[in-house]
Amino acid sequence: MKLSQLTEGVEFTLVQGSLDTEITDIIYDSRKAGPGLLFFCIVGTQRDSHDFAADCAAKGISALVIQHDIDLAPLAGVTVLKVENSRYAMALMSANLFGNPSRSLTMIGVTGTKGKTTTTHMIKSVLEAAGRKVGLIGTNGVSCPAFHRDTANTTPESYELQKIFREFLDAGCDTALMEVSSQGLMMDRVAGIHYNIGVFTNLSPDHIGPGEHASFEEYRSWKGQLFKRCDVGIVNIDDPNTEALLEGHTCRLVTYGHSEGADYRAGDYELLRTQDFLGVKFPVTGKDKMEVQVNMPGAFSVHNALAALCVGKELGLPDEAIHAGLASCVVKGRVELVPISKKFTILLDYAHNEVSTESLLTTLRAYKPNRLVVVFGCGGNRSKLRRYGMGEICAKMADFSILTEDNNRFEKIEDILADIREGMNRGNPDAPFVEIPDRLDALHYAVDHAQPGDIIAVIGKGHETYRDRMGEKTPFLERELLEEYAAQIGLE
Ligand SMILES: CC(=O)N[C@H]1[C@@H](OP(=O)(O)OP(=O)(O)OC[C@H]2O[C@@H](n3ccc(=O)[nH]c3=O)[C@H](O)[C@@H]2O)O[C@H](CO)[C@@H](O)[C@@H]1O[C@H](C)C(=O)N[C@@H](C)C(=O)N[C@H](CCC(=O)O)C(=O)O
Ligand SMILES: Nc1ncnc2c1ncn2[C@@H]1O[C@H](COP(=O)(O)OP(=O)(O)OP(=O)(O)O)[C@@H](O)[C@H]1O
Repeated sequence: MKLSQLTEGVEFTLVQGSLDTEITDIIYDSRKAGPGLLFFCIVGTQRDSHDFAADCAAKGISALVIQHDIDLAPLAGVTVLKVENSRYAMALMSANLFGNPSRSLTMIGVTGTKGKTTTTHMIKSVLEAAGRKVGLIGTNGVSCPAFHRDTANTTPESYELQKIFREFLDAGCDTALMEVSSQGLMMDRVAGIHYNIGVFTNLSPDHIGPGEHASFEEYRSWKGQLFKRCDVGIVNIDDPNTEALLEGHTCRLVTYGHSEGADYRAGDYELLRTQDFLGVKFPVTGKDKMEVQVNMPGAFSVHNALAALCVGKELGLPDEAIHAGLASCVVKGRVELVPISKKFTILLDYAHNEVSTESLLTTLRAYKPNRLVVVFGCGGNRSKLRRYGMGEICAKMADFSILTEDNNRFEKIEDILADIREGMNRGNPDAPFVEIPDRLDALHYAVDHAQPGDIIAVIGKGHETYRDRMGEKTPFLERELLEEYAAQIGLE
């Protein structure tokens, strides 16, 4: 494709070279440089890849996009364009490269601090029950009827995203359903995409720190950007931040929640528990009257299910599909039961911060277990606030805690555990707990010491398939490890 076609709709200055330059692909990592390619120089959080421009030229790159001036002397024969923001330009030019695939798909974006993954899976389940072909992008990877693969980011870089949309279309999908993170919005990964439907789950402090967001207000305002890029905004009316987040929105709003005035309003929910099953049932009033059953537990499942129900309604799907989708949705690592014993319930959940831990433990407590036991750790090289917060919540809310590793990355486990202990001390200095640094030993301990009627929540890793120690990721599939251990000890 000629550079002139790639730049359609993009504001730029031609610094040198020609727009007739033929481009075969776009890259944003200089290590992949070669002839025929267009490299985007990006000012990142760690590196400024304008520093690699000369290296790319030496490897025969055909064109470069820059956002600030650089030394042109080593760039003879390379076409150079200057834009105001490389990441923004990369999003638009990637869309052009792949033929603007999002314009041919029903686009649904879900944002919020918690519930994005679960809600997207519920929406997918509803849409598929209605016969729609859905491509899904989020923390659990990219999937569609033709393939599944992992992603580095919840919301991938714009180039990857546009490529995925093209793959979805080629695989016969009619809908792209995706988690839209605040970083995805802030870093222009989703620039140029217009959504038919945007969904807001909830908001609480998270992702605030170096390289992420400067403040809660900034975080909130980025999430709110989705509602300036969609036709219909489906929003949680119960969240105290909804009004501020929607400031300047341009979409039509549909509200859901427990509050009076919600377009789709949930009444009191009933907890459902059988062996290997935790769920909820609740009535819906407002724009419609329905009785809904969801095969995921607790208060937050009511909100997530309501959001999925609203999407189904907005797309005009039949009620049968909404019922069937919500009753059969399973999300890997999100309140995922591992049925290894008739005596107790053990489940995996991705809760890895204070808010989701509190929300999960509140939910599980409502099922009145004999004891509520939690197995958890916290990631290394990530916000320390999570350690204090999770420690505090578990000390206050669990009957017993088993402290262990999460992804240590480059930090010492003893240091992470010490921070968690400090948090536990703040929450309840008398809270009973043990420390078992090796997570596999911790899982075995939890099973060995389980009492009849216990609910054991193994949290933090959810769907992850590895543990990261010193940057080395080794396989760690909690579901399989628990099943293997149960078989090994002949658990009934
Ligand atoms: C802080 C952050 O968001 N960083 C993201 C960002 O990287 P960056 O800007 O820091 O990149 P950098 O290391 O400074 O490098 C700048 C540029 O130099 C290039 N480079 C670098 C080295 C080299 O030799 N040659 C070269 O060309 C890099 O390819 C890059 O284009 O752009 C990268 C490419 O898109 C992302 O993968 C990366 O996500 C990192 C891994 C990350 O952890 N991000 C988190 C904070 C995040 O985005 N999370 C959200 C959601 C979480 C949730 O709520 O679920 C997400 O959407 O994943
Ligand atoms: N609506 C909700 N409100 C609060 N907590 C929730 C909600 N939905 C799910 N959770 C809890 O938060 C955890 C994370 O949920 P989920 O993965 O769906 O959210 P997410 O927004 O994708 O999170 P993350 O950004 O951390 O990947 C769940 O395992 C559950 O414990």
